[in-house]
Amino acid sequence: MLTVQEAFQLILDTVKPAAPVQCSLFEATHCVLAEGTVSDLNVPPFDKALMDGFAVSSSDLPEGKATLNILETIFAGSVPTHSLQVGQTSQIMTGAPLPEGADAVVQIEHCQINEEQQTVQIETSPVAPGKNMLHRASVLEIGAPVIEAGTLLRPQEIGALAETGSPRVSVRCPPRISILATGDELVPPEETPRAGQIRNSNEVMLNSQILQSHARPVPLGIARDERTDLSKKIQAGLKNDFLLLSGGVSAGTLDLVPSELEAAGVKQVFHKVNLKPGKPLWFGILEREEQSPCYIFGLPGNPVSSMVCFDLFVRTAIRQFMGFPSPKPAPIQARLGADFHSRGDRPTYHLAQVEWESGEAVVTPLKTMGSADLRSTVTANGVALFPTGNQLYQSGLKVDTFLW
Ligand SMILES: Nc1nc2c(c(=O)[nH]1)N[C@H]1C(S)=C(S)[C@@H](COP(=O)(O)OP(=O)(O)OC[C@H]3O[C@@H](n4cnc5c(N)ncnc54)[C@H](O)[C@@H]3O)O[C@H]1N2
Ligand code: MOO
Repeated sequence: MLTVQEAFQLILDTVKPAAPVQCSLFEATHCVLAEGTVSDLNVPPFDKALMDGFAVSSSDLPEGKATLNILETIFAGSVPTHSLQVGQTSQIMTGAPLPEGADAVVQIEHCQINEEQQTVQIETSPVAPGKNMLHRASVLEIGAPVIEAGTLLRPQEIGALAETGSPRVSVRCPPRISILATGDELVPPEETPRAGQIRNSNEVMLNSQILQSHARPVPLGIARDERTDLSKKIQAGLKNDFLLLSGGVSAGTLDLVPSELEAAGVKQVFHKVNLKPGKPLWFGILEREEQSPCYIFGLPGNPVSSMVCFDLFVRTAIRQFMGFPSPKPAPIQARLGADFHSRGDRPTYHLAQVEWESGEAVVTPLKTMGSADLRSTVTANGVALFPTGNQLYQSGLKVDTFLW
């Protein structure tokens, strides 16, 4: 059976990063930048006032006190028309360019204006050069890199791109992902299950995980364990960039997902990975003539298995598609907070709670009834990895932990 690392490698070898598209900054949120940008101007473009008040030469106020002659008022968006000589000042608004000869701004709160004489009396603490102002190009010089390729665009990157002259950007957008739950036992969450039935929790949970990964879910409801219904819904699901199926991938007589996917032309890349939970995971690719390929995951139906497999493998595929430089999940080393006995017949990703103590991650594996126990995930904020075997791990030991 494949190891988890081999499965990661097959996913990275199979999923091609999406073709970059040009879009406006209004459309680029949660896309990944495909080409790095540089600034087309200095930031700030001029020596800039950071307070409303008076632009002064600090040498005119050795003790923070002086009466100065007012030359003009400079508003944000205008330019000064006079440079300051000894004993002179100009009133200035936040965001306006400082006049030549000024090297500081005194806040209006420390100034008394005499309108008749066009003077201002300043009484403040000693004024150091640079007070309440930002020097031209002190944040960024023209031509300097702003955002690197491979960066996820969040509100702050979007703002920085606008400021530095990149109103349109080249990006890779998140995939559209079909979700298809399978199983005769499933009823929608708003129904009360009858004998033998359970609620379809995986569909909404996958929808939520997709949104959390910044991708776009397309829920398709429930397919019954019957070839006609399943193949019709698989066809609909294969129209998007990814298709996630839940359930029907192990060894039961009604586990029809792998054979129906292959009947639809999907090529299997792997089936079964040596991990717990999630062993029956299925992954394949559909090459399409006039479109980029569709990537298909058959996730195990047990809710915890589905959740863990999404987090490890589907998220990696999404990140590869979007052009992240490091798509695989990176574990942290966390200290085991208490002794823990692991009994896995496979490498086990055990639900865990991670807390921070003086900057150090401390991990506590949680009590769980296994991969059907969805309730136990509610207090988890990650999984801790334990190798195959029946072994006691002592408190204090460092273990690989994946944060959610
Ligand atoms: N003989 C074998 N049996 C099983 C094996 C095996 O290797 N040999 N693997 C086991 C493992 S491990 C897992 S995990 C499960 C996965 O099974 P399937 O992916 O085929 O899923 P189902 O059998 O359809 O369902 C399993 C379980 O999950 C519940 N389920 C299914 N869909 C949903 C949903 N949308 N929402 C909530 N719960 C769902 C379903 O009712 C079952 O209880 O197979 C083992 N068996
Ligand atoms: O591996 Mo299954 O995913 O144990 O429940």
